[in-house]
Amino acid sequence: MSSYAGSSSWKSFLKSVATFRGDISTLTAPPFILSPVSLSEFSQYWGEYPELFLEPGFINDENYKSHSCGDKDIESAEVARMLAVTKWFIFALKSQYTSRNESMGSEKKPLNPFLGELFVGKWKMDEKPELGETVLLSEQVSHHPPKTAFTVFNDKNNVKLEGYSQIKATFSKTLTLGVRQYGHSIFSIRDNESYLITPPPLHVEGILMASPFAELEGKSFIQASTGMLAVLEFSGRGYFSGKKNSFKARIYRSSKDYHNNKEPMYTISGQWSGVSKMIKHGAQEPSESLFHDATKIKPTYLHVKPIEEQHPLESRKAWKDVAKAITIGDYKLIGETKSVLEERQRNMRKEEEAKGIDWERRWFKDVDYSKDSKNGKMKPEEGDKFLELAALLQLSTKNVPSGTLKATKEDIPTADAIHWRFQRNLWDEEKEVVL
Ligand SMILES: CCC(=O)OC[C@H](C)CC[C@H]1O[C@H]2C[C@H]3[C@@H]4CC=C5C[C@@H](O)CC[C@]5(C)[C@H]4CC[C@]3(C)[C@H]2[C@@H]1C
Repeated sequence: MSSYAGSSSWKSFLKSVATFRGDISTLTAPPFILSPVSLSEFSQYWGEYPELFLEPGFINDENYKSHSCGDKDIESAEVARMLAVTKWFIFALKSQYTSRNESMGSEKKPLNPFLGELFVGKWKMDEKPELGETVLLSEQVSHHPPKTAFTVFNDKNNVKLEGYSQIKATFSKTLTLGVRQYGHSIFSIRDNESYLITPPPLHVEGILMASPFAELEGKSFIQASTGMLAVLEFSGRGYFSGKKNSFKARIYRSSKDYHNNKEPMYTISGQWSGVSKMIKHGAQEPSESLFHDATKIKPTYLHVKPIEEQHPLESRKAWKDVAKAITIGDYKLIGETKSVLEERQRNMRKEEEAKGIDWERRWFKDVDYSKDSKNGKMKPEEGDKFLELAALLQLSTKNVPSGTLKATKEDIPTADAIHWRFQRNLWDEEKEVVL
């Protein structure tokens, strides 16, 4: 129970939440629950374990037995890479959903990125030059509703992650915030193996006690171009094991095996924020081995250049005054500094409207995957990875909650199918923003 729980500002905030329906970014929360960090920075969580991010790219037919996650009879390099991608994903979950608790004591309300907001940086890994530099680019490609496009790439080893993220959130009667994620990402190793990743639903508990924390629920899929599929199921306290941050991951030889309820190759279970064990099925006697231990590897934090060297669109420069006001908890100053930024944004949108133009996205484009649309947007290229992997998984390609399978309740036939895609040439031609 946080000491703020009894404060009048928190009580009036809770009252405003109780009757609230709509875009949570418009809710004004008291200073102590506000984060000085923008949501555009959350893309960095995908890359905080660079060695795990790069490991799948180093696994080949010669060395895969030393990347077996404890399965001494592991059958192939493809299987070893599937396990390595799953392991990296689980570590990324820890960064994504527990970082604020670790750094600020509880989940906080992030700053709502403005259209065109950029957040860039790199993981340098100087002590291991063979890893090379891993780059993060994040761009707020939509403000209403908020959508963040991102890419994490390592040119030296030709490994990259490209995706985008959006949420829809609603408060329950018990003031738990239910969050559905939209969007997906694609992890690629060179140009011959890729993985479609869908983020899980979550909810934020503890708002009543003014000490909020995120808990995952539902499912995430990792569909490999090799055909293998990882299905991760999440639960909080009291479901699988009574422990928080619990999960069960089943690795199937194919999505057909999953859809037909066949036995998986492996079952991994434990806590995504702690330790998990792996059981191999099908052998004479199922063998159990340690799969991951999040306490054993520390995150590597992104290198972000000093604010004075940043471009005006870069998040920490643009939000500097607001972040300072939040840090000192000056409610009036927060309001004043926020409205300066919001006023500037409103004027820019008005000017664009007057000229009949749209804000030009910098490094990402919205690609329209629906068959018969005539809206002039880019269409997917021949051999588009998303279509190939979504077909393997039988995933809906529409703008529906992440992980919605085709022809299920949430696969709304009339929904759009527009997804944000990184355009590497636009980054290569970038003249102003540097890492
Ligand atoms: C708006 C009501 C309010 O202020 O409630 C106060 C509480 C702090 C709870 C609301 C905020 O909790 C934050 C947790 C955020 C998610 C954390 C991690 C991720 C993963 C990342 O890959 C994509 C973004 C996502 C889903 C964050 C989305 C925004 C969340 C839910 C914040 C809530 C506003």
